[in-house]
Amino acid sequence: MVPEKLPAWLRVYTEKISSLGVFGGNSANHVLVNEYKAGEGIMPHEDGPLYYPTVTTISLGAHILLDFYLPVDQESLEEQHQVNKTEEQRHVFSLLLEPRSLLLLREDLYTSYLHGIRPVTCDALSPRVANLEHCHAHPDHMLQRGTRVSLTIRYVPKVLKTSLFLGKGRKLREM
Ligand SMILES: O=C(O)CCC(=O)C(=O)O
Ligand SMILES: [Fe+2]
Repeated sequence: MVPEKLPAWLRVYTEKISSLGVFGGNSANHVLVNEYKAGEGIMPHEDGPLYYPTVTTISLGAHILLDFYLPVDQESLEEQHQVNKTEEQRHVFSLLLEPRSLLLLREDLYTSYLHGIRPVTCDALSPRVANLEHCHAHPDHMLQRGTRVSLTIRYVPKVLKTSLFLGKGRKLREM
């Protein structure tokens, strides 16, 4: 990763989150801005070793359900007779990410589960939403999705010491 100064408006948030000590005393140096329109999602995945052990996400605009899944290989080790489970069968629980909320993804959530967002326009809440008691939504609610912007804020320990320029006037950019 090539380091570049974060814009001032983002530094407000990266510094605030870093001051909580969630990056082990380091300051966040990587921000991914994603926009999801209603009906858009992201496939179940793990964030991998680059950002280990902590990923933080600010949700803005609209809510979303972040779904957690058992990875296929772990499941097949535990239950060798059921190697062909569907994604739905591997779904373990979800978290309701409300607008203006901060998610800290670490420990088991980082290492033992995949996370993803279903590409739907409406979320039915259920007891599988593990943080409902801390949210404003009622368990029986159907929540219509709107446009959500997420700021995924992380600390990447390994960055290049110098900036890299690609051709005339074109700079490889990481926020
Ligand atoms: O937008 C989100 O809340 C999740 C994004 C995500 O999982 C990722 O970029 O790795
Ligand atoms: Fe992710």
